[in-house]
Amino acid sequence: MAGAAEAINDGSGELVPVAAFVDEEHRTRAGRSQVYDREKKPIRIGQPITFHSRVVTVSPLLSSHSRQHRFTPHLLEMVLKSFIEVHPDSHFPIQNLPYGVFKREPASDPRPAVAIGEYVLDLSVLASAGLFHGSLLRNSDCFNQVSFAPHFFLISTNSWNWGVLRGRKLVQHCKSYCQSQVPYVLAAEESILRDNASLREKALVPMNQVQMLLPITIGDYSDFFASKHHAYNCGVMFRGPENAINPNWFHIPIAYHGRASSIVISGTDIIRPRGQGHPAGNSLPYFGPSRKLDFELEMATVVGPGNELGKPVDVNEAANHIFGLVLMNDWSARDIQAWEYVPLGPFLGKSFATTLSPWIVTLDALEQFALDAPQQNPTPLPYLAEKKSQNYDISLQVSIVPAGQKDAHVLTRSNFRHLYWTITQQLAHQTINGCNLRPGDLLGTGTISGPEPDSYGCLLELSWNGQKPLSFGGTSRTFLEDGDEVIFTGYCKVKVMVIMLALEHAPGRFFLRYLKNCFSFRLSLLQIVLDCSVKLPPPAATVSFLPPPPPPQLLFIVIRMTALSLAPKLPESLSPPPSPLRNLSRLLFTSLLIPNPPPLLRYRRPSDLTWSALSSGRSPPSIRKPITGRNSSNARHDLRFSILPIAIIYAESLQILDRVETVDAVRSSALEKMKINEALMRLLFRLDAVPGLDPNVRELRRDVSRKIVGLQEILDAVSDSRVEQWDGHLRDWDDIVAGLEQEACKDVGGGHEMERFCAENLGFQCLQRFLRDQ
Ligand SMILES: O=C(O)/C=C/C(=O)CC(=O)CC(=O)O
Ligand SMILES: [Ca+2]
Ligand SMILES: [Mg+2]
Repeated sequence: MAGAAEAINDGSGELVPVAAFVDEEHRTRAGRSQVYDREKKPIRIGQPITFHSRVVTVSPLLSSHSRQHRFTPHLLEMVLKSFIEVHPDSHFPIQNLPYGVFKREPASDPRPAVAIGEYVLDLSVLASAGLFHGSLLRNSDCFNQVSFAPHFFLISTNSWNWGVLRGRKLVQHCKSYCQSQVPYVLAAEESILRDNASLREKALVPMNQVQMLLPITIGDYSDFFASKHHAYNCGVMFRGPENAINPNWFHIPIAYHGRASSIVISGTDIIRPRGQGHPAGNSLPYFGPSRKLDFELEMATVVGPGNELGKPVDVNEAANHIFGLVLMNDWSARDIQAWEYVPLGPFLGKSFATTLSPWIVTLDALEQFALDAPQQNPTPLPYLAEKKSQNYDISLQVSIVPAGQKDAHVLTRSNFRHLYWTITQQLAHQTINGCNLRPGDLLGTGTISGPEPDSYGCLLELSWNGQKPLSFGGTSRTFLEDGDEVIFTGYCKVKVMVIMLALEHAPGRFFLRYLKNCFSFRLSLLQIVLDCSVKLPPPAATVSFLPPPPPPQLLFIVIRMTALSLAPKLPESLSPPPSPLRNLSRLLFTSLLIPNPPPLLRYRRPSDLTWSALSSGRSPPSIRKPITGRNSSNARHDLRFSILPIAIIYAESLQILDRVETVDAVRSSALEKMKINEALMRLLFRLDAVPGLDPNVRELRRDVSRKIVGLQEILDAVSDSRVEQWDGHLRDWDDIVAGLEQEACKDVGGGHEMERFCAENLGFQCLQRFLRDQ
């Protein structure tokens, strides 16, 4: 500390050199109560030291007179050393002792722990050895619990006067026993664990020999949407730059309720979800494994003490309800999400999995990396207006090890500081309606994207919804592929320089003065790593009986028909009308559900099949009757190459005119009518191309073709009615369709039975409903 001698004396008083810390940006930081002499020996508060032949007492005034500097106890810990060898690049130096839950063996009980270097420190062993003091922890079995929820959060209700010690004070109290005593037992100077070989062996377990588990029991999980850059980018993609961010976004921390049951710990394989995606053109929706599997770079708040139902948390008190932060990947299937999310928000596109990092980093540990949150404009409503609005300087990055490769490639670098809505605003907003949060609840931040294209937090943005593939390591990606491994890393790094500060002793006052850098060293802090991988889903059991490969549309039919087959039996008098279309589906269903398809089932006229036959659960005789002279392999061939394509075409035709909106659009737009007409024509062409060697297949093809032609006529009828006038007034649509009913039914192809039924019972509108119901 040679620099100490070069203390600057500005002439206004005596200077006393002590130690403090600054980071790379030269913001001065110092310990609240700990100071050091020239030989780097700690000086206790109140201890007299000699400087320039004068005796000066280091007093607590040191902190109160230096408000322009940031004082946190954790900075002091930077100079703490542990007797455990910790590599300089370790994620877990003694300054960052995050909380996790581990298992020694697959069959052993989970235990709460802190991480130190390459070890986990079993807190239950320290507790059994009597190393935790104080009424709260000494007699508690909280370190034998399987998650931190009871340990840090619920202990209050069991053994502590919740009314006296509330909120953050309680958590701090609990943590102070760990935060102060755990570093203490791990400190180089402390012998209690260092010199007790058998205790050490029991308490310290090599990290590579343990299995990490979810550290908390998560009751509820919500996920916010708090990065402006992410909201803007999604908005531009979905709505264009003019309407990118909805006006409410600037007033409300937007969120959706997530699914807690599928939250998994880092390292758990993710199964690619199946689901529906947007239909292409006029076809059925896509159904199958997601083609747009994505990650979302997020962090999440772990709730500490909850709040009572009906009692919102004040935004300025919200930090008292936060225990710490974890990294979070809100896996997202963009195709499923895009098709389902209007109007109620994300559902199956996100609920299949969410991954957390194993270690909870406390807010206290992060405090030294706090910085001002972005300016909010417009000013939030009073319940969201914070006295001090802060984020944390946490560097975040996502790497990917592409399937079949070994090396990780960084895809994006972002930072927690980019959040527009702070985690305290998120928590206050979530409770403003009186909703209660419970210990261990999880509040995701939403994807944390930065302003630059290489700081976007998900592939949706990075590849601009698949339009700009990312190239790396000789491969490229728009979305994730099976076998890809995704690694999230979060870290706060500070280049610490110990500088000399002086206590300037002016009459009656002390001041801190910056003197000179004496030496610097690098210290990495709070590195937290999350890694997850995705893999192929196992084949779904429900479709194993289908002839390979099952076309997705067919799967859709099977699922619908399964539901139909489970419908309760209805008395004949209440039963739905006989439906040729439904019977057709039933025929296909019956054929396909049989593991070894029988000889091709005979198909007569749809009207041969009655609802009573269907609802009885037995196949009607006409579809049980095998076609004579054909063997089963021919039948399978027909099934795959003839009946299935016809069924798919038929199913697609049902989608074309099945919505009231479509009918309205046809009525008001000639272009819309043309588009639908073209779609129907395309189906007819496809139908024509289906081989019809078997007379039954030909008959089936003819029936479907009649139905499509019938749809064309309905289309004409719908659009013609737009201009038809009667007595100088536009005729009522209901009258028009009722009038058209009788005519159209004759040509729909349903045969005499359907014609009669429609005429007697339903009226022409039934066709819309009828098609919709199929
Ligand atoms: O802007 C929209 O309409 C929708 C955006 C999203 O749904 C983005 C998203 O996935 C939400 C999230 O970050 O979880
Ligand atoms: Ca999300
Ligand atoms: Mg999720």
